[in-house]
Amino acid sequence: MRQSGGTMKHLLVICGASGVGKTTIQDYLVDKYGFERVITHTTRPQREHEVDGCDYYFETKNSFFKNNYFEYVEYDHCYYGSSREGLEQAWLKSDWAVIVLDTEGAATYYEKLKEKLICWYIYVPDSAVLLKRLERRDTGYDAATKRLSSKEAKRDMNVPPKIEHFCTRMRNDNWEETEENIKKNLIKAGCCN
Ligand SMILES: Nc1nc2c(ncn2[C@@H]2O[C@H](COP(=O)(O)OP(=O)(O)O)[C@@H](O)[C@H]2O)c(=O)[nH]1
Ligand SMILES: Nc1ncnc2c1ncn2[C@@H]1O[C@H](COP(=O)(O)OP(=O)(O)O)[C@@H](O)[C@H]1O
Repeated sequence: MRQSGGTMKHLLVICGASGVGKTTIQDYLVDKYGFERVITHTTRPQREHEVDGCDYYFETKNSFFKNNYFEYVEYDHCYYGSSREGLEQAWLKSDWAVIVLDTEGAATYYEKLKEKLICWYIYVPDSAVLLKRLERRDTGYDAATKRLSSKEAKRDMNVPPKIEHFCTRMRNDNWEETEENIKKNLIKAGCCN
């Protein structure tokens, strides 16, 4: 893939419901295609496997609002926000940056970045499969169902009309097919041959 050096910068936004595989796909883009991640800020409690400054900048309600945000949202009673500085830092390292956002954030970024933005909406067609994944990740049925019960999580279970015209839908329930689709869509976006 093309590294930083004068070509147009791009931001790939990955959005979709909880547990569809947004973070997994982001990690794959970093490892396999040299994308640079934009790390965002949140007041959500840190999960056991997560590392502060790597998965998120974990904030208190107090510290969260001391940062300067490009955009921020409330999602399931917690705040999430991303800074312009985070994006600029990622673009210093690679022409291709990647960020995981809710669909509201995806719409905001589209308004600001237009042709620099590529947006993938990830989905898993079978909700039972999604629930099973979350049970494994969030340990238990109660935590998993709770994760999917907020109004924002329900909203993001389908492509909201305001992002429909600029996002590419990508199914993620068979990893080999996902790898193929990632490659196909990156070629289409001009990221690799
Ligand atoms: N708008 C916006 N959304 C964010 C940001 N950071 C994370 N998100 C989104 O917030 C939602 C909740 O994220 P997270 O708690 O990690 O939950 P998960 O989707 O269950 O893994 C997801 O849709 C993320 O894509 C941000 O800076 N801005
Ligand atoms: N194609 C796939 N097939 C099976 N499990 C997957 C697939 N993609 C991701 N997962 C698993 O699903 C769970 C949720 O993925 P994650 O990337 O954390 O989702 P999100 O960031 O969208 O909440 C993780 O345990 C991950 O390993």
